[in-house]
Amino acid sequence: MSEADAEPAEPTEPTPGRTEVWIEKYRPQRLDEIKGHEDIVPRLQRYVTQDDLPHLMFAGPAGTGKTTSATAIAREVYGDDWRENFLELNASDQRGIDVVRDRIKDFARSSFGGYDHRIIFLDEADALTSDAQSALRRTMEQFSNNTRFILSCNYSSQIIDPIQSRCAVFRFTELGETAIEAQVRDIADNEGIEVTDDGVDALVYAADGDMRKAINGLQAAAVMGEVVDEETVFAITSTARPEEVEAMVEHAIDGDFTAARAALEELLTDRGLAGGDVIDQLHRSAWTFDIPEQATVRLLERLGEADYRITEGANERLQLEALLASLALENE
Ligand SMILES: Nc1ncnc2c1ncn2[C@@H]1O[C@H](COP(=O)(O)OP(=O)(O)OP(=O)(O)O)[C@@H](O)[C@H]1O
Repeated sequence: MSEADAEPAEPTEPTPGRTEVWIEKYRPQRLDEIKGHEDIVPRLQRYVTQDDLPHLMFAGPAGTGKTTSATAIAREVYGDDWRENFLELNASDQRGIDVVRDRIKDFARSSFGGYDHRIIFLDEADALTSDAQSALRRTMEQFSNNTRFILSCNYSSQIIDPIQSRCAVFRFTELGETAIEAQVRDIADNEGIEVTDDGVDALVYAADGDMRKAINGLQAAAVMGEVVDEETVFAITSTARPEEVEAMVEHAIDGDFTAARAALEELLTDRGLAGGDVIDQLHRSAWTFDIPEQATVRLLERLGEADYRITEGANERLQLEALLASLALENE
């Protein structure tokens, strides 16, 4: 293999404008098109059919369908008029909560199409300070006769109780393998792309419950060649194969620090993973490694420490090497 061949593939983001971005092209338009969330979707459908929408809060990780569910509700309630009756705002708007509140007020005061309520979707509501949330709560009350709020956040615990108690809270979990596989296969069929079974598995693994990641991975991999297989997916998504991560840990546990360090080097340099990605993958796969339970427990303990230190700004490579070193030392 020439040196140029050994270069890791640059992750390619689909370019909006040139080709349609598949996460938008295939965003479900109706609630019944949403994959997974079998516990949530029927309850949302009931609100729509009974024409009785409360304020809602969608809490959960990125790319799991919170925004999609909100827009699907709006499409079902307002049909073709949905855009005029649905205001999407980002709570972390750099210009501050006052701008957000002014936009809410303007929208709530106007009316379109004679509907009883209009929907305000507030993304990243957990980015608001407690004071800003208190102000938001008052705004919600002020306009509750003609607006319904859908708040989206990663962690509902970051939202003050008076807002939570005014909302029906829905917890969106990471999407399961079946949901992601189904969507990936649907899109591939529709685009006429051949995806191997190991390619689908790799997309599911790399996505880690995030449908946006899976679809972007598929689109980026499809640009690379005729067939989307495991190799392309791992390269394009900067994801290590689970076996590679496991081998690194096994070297350390066997006391072969040099081999473990070389494996880490390969992940960081050749595969292009960030230190945080290595930690995430180790954490995700630790229980599937074929190593003694005691070793898994120690690994998890050290991962927690390394993760904390990296979050606090410590050097990623040093923390990962220290983690491997401490596992290797146990063997002495
Ligand atoms: N459950 C799902 N079924 C089908 N497609 C989905 C689902 N969840 C997400 N998607 C796809 O992923 C894209 C991103 O999802 P969405 O915008 O709803 O994520 P989100 O949960 O609001 O994330 P964030 O917290 O980052 O805003 C959608 O455009 C859609 O194509």
